[in-house]
This record gives sequence, structure tokens and C-alpha cells, in this order.
Amino acid sequence: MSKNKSKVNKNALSRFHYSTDQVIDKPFNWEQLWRLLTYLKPYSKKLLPLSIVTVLITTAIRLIIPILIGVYTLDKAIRQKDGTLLFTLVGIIAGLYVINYIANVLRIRWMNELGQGVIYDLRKHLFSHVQWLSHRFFDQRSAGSILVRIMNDINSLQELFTNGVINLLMDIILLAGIIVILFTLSPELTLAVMVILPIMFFISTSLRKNIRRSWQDVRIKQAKLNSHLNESIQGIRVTQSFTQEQENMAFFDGVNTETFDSWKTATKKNAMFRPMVELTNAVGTAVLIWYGVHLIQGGSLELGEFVSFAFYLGMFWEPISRLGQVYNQLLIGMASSERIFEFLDEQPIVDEKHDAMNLDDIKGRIQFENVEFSYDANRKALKNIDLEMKAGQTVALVGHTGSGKTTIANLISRFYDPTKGEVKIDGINLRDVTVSSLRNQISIVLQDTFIFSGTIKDNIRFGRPDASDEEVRKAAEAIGANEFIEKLSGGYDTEVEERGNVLSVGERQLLSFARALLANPRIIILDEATASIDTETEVKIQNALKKLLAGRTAIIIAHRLSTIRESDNIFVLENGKIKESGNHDELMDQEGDYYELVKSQFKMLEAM
Ligand SMILES: Nc1ncnc2c1ncn2[C@@H]1O[C@H](COP(=O)(O)OP(=O)(O)OP(=O)(O)O)[C@@H](O)[C@H]1O
Repeated sequence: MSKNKSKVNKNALSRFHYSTDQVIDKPFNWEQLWRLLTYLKPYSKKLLPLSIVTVLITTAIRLIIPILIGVYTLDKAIRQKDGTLLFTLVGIIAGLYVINYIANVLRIRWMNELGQGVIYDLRKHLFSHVQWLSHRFFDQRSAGSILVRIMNDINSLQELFTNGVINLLMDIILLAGIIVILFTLSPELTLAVMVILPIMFFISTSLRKNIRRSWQDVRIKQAKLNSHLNESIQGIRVTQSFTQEQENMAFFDGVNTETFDSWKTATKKNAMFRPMVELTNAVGTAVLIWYGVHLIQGGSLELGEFVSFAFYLGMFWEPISRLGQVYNQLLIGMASSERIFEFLDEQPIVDEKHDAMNLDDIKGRIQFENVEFSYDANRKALKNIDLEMKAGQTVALVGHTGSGKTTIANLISRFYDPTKGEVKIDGINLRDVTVSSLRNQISIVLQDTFIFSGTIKDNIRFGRPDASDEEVRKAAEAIGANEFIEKLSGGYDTEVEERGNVLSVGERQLLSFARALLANPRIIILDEATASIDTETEVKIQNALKKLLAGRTAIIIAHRLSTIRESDNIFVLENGKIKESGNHDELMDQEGDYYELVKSQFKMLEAM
């Protein structure tokens, strides 16, 4: 460990705002536990009963063996010098140990299968649910915080389902069995050794709680470290370009030190646990020997009974300790499941009507009728929008940053529903159609093309996974992307990493056009790239664009004058309102907002 950990400037951490949503110790919630246990249902026919049966077998054997050794072997067979009984007892004990061994192997295997199965189902359920949630859900959370719930929170339930639930049954039976047997063997000795109960109680409540909290703190710090690591690696290019590596290292060191310190505290407390348990056992054993011998001498206890008693007393701590552990797991599980259920209870805000119809074979006419929209209660992103985009037209949306261009595109794809008014395609209100049939008609090409891990080929057929290799190649050829693809070492089979960092901006654009063309939508929404690219690629992209847009309704959030000029219609937006509309020449003649915008924003008037 580095020696300068303590020297790290705590202020270095101030930039890094990690919003922890991990809560230490949630009150026990039966309803939530019940909901969690419903995930055991698919296993209620086979794995669950099988696990329970093996648990019962192993528990019963563990309870029987000390009696067989003490009371029967010592007090009966040996004292009465009964060789046959001794032989039979040894055989029975050996047989029971073999059965116990087999049952234990099966118990561990089945319980693990059960636990892993539940975790698999839960993670699948959560991921598939989150996938369908609306944009608003993702607007409000970082990818990291969603990741933490799908991975960490579900992982923390793993122990509970793998061991906790079934061990609970085993420990309750074991504890009850031990207490009953101890009292049967010698009520006086049982009462005497119970002096250790208050110490046991202290260890399994206060000390455990303290230790649990320390480990929860470690987990929170680790989540913070993960989150920082994620941000650091994602933003490494920016960090390097601003030469902020030292600062970043200081952040990292700070978070790392916090994690290390919390871990040190937790292990220190943890280290107290075992010795405390051993001390309790020592006290128990001392009482047992002192009082047990006294009882034997008085003739009220047999030696064999005493030996059995000692066995059971040795076993007594185990279920208590494990019950404490299960309780811990339950509390940790409560906090995690609350966060998991919060996501599962989240409903898509774009709701489908039960009688929603499919939008098939559309022409592509888009209308906004008196549309108003707010992302949040405070501000309106769109106000009284009335517009029409004719089928097959190319429409440019222009306006200053934040004027509402992307919002219009978001409403056409129904990522959000308007707060007021209606958005229609071919005269049909989008609220009346199924979301999937609508989105099947639309392709969206964003500025920042997302390239998924996989091959170039897979990326092109992302919207139409059933497309053949030939169709993929034709789409790429039509767009003019085949030239650069064929130059890649593996051609169409080249593996591209997530986000396609190995491809240039222009190449990524061409790839996204090919992807959109292959999907063959009636409507294209395009957020034109603002990044400047070389003239040759620019020409290629403009040609590709013509191919892509031909015969479709296209809505372009336009950043290039060349695109705007070629559009059939232009809507000029300002503060969520349409200020002007018409084609380029008409709008230039008006010498209004568009004229000013072109003059100021595009600074290319002289090129016209
Ligand atoms: N997810 C969101 N949650 C809350 N407010 C948002 C969200 N997205 C956009 N806004 C706000 O809505 C307004 C319109 O944003 P919009 O993205 O439509 O603008 P834009 O014209 O596309 O801008 P740009 O050209 O910079 O992309 C802005 O004030 C923006 O801050």
C-alpha cells in the first residue's frame, strides 16, 4: 500500500459528485420479502423440494449422531461390553456419515443451482424491463447507476438465495433440536451453560450489526470507486487532451484511500468476531466441565450423556451464528431489492392503448397540431407547434441551440408524447398506434453514431437482423461505404469495438447511413453531423444522403447550408416556436430570422 495515502488532498475529490443511492440498513419489509420469494416459484417443483429434503436429511443426521456416540456407544455398548451392539452402532454411524456426505454434496449443488437460477431470472427480468422504459427514465439516471442496480444489487441477493433462505430452515430445526435434546439430556446442566447466552446475544446482535454496517460502507465506497473508474476511462481522451492526468490520479487516490480505509475498519471489527466466539465457547466449556463433573459425581448424569451434551453444546453456536448471518443477508437484500423493485415498478411513460393499431404501409405525411411539450414542469420545450411535412418531402429543422429541433424529432418517434395537441402520421394520431409498428417505419441517424461491438456487417444489419450478406453489401455499395469497408483487414467481417473508435467520423456516418438504408424506413430522422470532415468525404456523404433520402419523408436537424438549401421545406425554430417556414429562396427573400441565422450561424453567405 502506498505510504502517501493520507497525504491526498481531500479537496481533490470535490469535483467528483457521486450520488450514492445505496442505503445502509433498511427496515425489514415483509411484503418486499414475499415479492422476492416469488422468484422461487419456478423452482418449486424440483430444485426447491429437493434442496429442502437434503437439508432435512443432513440436519436429522447431525442431530442423531452425538446421541449414538454418547448415550448408545459409551453408556450402553461399551459399559455393558456388548460387542454386537458396538459393531452395529459403528456400522450405523459410518452409514449415516456416508448418507450425510452424499446429501451434503447434493444439497450444496442444488442450492447453488437454485440461487444462481433465481439471480439469472431476476437479472433477465430487470434488464428486459429496463430496455422498454421510456427516454425520460434514462434522462434522469446515469448509465453507471443503472449498471450498479443490474449488477451489484442483484449480486448482493445472490448469497441470500444460494444459502440464506434454505439455511434458515436448517438452522431453525437444528437450533430447536439441540435445545430440546440438551434439556432432555440434563435440564440442570442446560440451564447452567446458558450463562453464555447474553454474550452470544451481544455478539449476534450488536457486534454483527456493527460489522455489517462497516461492510456496507465498504460496498458503497467500492461502488464509488467503480463509478469513478468508469468515468475516468470513458473520459480518458478529454483528460489527456487537457493534461489532467495528475488531477485525475488525485481523485482516484482519494476514492481508493476511502475504500482502503473503510475496508481496514471493517476487517478490524471483523477480527474481533472469531475470538469473541471462541471466548464464549471457552466460558461454555468451563461451565460444562465444572458443573458436568459435579453432576456425574452426584450420579445424576452418565458419562455418555455428558459426552453427547458436549457435542451438542459445540454445535449450539453454529445455527445461532448462521441465523445472524441470514438476518444480515436479509437486511442487505431488503435494501437491494427495494432498489431493484423501484426499477421494476417504473412504467414506460409512452403507454400503448390496449386497442392500439399497427401502423403499416404508410405514405409518410407528418402533422403536428397545436403541439405543446415540456420535459419538466418548469419549461416548455415546444409551444403551439402546427406543421405539416408532406410524404416524400425533405424537411430541414433549423434554429439556435436549445430551440426544440431534437424535441420535434423525439415526438415523431414517440420517445415522448406531447403534453398538449396531437402528432399524426398519415392522419393517424400516434397515441393510437403501437410503438413498435411506428418505430419500424422510422430510422434515426444520430450525429454520434453508435457502433455496437460485433462486425461491420452486424452493425449494418442492426435494424434488420434477417438481411442477407448480399443485401448488406448492396446497402453499403449504394451509400458508397463499401470502399472503406473493403480496405479494412477483415472487410465486412472486421470486428469493431463498442462505439467504433477505430473508425473515423465520416466512416461512422456512412456506416449509419447504410444501416438506415437497409432498414428501408418510410421516414428518416437525421441529426446531421456538425463535425467538419474533409471535402472528399463531405461529397461522399452528400451523395449518400441523396440516396438515403430518396422517396422517403426526411426530417433533418440540419447543420450544413448545402443540406438546408436542398430541402423542400425549412422550419425555423426559436424558443420552442416556429418562427418561419418555406424553402431557402423564399426565406432568404423575406430577410427575416432565417436570413439572419444563415448570415450569423453559417457565415457562408459569400459562398452563395
Ligand atoms: N431530456 C431532457 N430533459 C429536460 N430538458 C430537456 C431534455 N432534452 C432537451 N431539453 C431542453 O429542451 C429544450 C429543447 O431542446 P432540444 O434538444 O430540442 O434543442 P435543439 O434545438 O435540438 O438543440 P441542439 O441544436 O443544441 O441540439 C432545451 O432547453 C433543452 O435544455
